[in-house]
Amino acid sequence: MTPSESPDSTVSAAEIAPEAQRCGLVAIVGRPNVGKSTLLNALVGQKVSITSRKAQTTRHRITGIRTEGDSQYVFVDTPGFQTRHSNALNRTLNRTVLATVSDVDVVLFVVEAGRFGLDDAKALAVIPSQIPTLLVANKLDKVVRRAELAPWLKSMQERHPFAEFVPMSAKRPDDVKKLLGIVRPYLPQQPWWYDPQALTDRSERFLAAEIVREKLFRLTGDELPYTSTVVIDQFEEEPMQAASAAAAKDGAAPRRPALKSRLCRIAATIVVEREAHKAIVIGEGGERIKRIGTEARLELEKLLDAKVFLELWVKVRSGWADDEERLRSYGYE
Ligand SMILES: Nc1nc2c(ncn2[C@@H]2O[C@H](COP(=O)(O)OP(=O)(O)OP(=O)(O)O)[C@@H](O)[C@H]2O)c(=O)[nH]1
Repeated sequence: MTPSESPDSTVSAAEIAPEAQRCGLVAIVGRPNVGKSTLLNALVGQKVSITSRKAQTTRHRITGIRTEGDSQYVFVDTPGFQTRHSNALNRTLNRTVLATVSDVDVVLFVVEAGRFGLDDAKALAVIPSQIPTLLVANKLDKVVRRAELAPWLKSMQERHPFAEFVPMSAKRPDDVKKLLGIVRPYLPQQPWWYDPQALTDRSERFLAAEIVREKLFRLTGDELPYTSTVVIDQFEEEPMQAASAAAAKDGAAPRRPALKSRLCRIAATIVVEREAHKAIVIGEGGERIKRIGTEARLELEKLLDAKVFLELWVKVRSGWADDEERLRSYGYE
């Protein structure tokens, strides 16, 4: 869109001339639980990646997009780099991390401020030294002894040729804004790849699976192993004729209709490894699965701006995490 085609007169991101635009890929790397998903969501400004207290919830490569001023940041959230277990699932995850990291413009390597363990070292080892890497020392709000941070940062300097050091908290909006400014010069000058309004290039179907998975892990706590997953069996959209017609009649149609204008029918299967896990998901008298369904439906209605019918199933697939063929059929890269 050229400036003259702009629908309103305010200066918007869409009015930056293509030759003045910056655009690049930013990978977020770090061991599980350091706050990568929290950071991605804060950077993008909307929830696109699920967060949970349970480690290892981010399995897919998720892209979030933020267009700010002249710059378009295309974020790649990598799975928690798995080092503890070695099965087919983890091998697939580690391959995704390697593939993600080698073709980006800048890496945000996330650690907890003041801490660097073996898990962090293993995640750092996958970052090629020629790719500009910023050390994001996250969870600064949890550091009590700030004086000890300077020597720690110095020790980090010896571990990797980091381009910048950014002590911050992903939960503080000012810090997140500052980080965007620090990343900006690392984005090459080139026209944007995505519409500036775009938030994610993942389909609504994928986001639906992520939301069910988030509720599943939140509501089962530590009882359920991370090998459980969610598969979307059906995602069908229908316009809600009656709703639109009613809104048109009272004059609301040209703007946002008072009622949801579309309806999504979603059926999802929660795949677990054992009968015992199935019982955990279902809960006493079906209470837990009912709650997972209700919470997921409410969030999906907000996200999709639609009326949602959500049907949940639980299936036992013993050993699926060790079956590479089946992993591919579930959409893991
Ligand atoms: N106090 C504090 N907690 C944070 C901060 N950033 C993230 N957290 C918390 O740390 C926990 C883990 O955050 P996630 O964003 O899920 O971590 P992750 O690195 O994406 O984890 P995986 O998906 O397992 O790889 C959550 O409970 C977050 O709320 C921060 O800046 N300060």
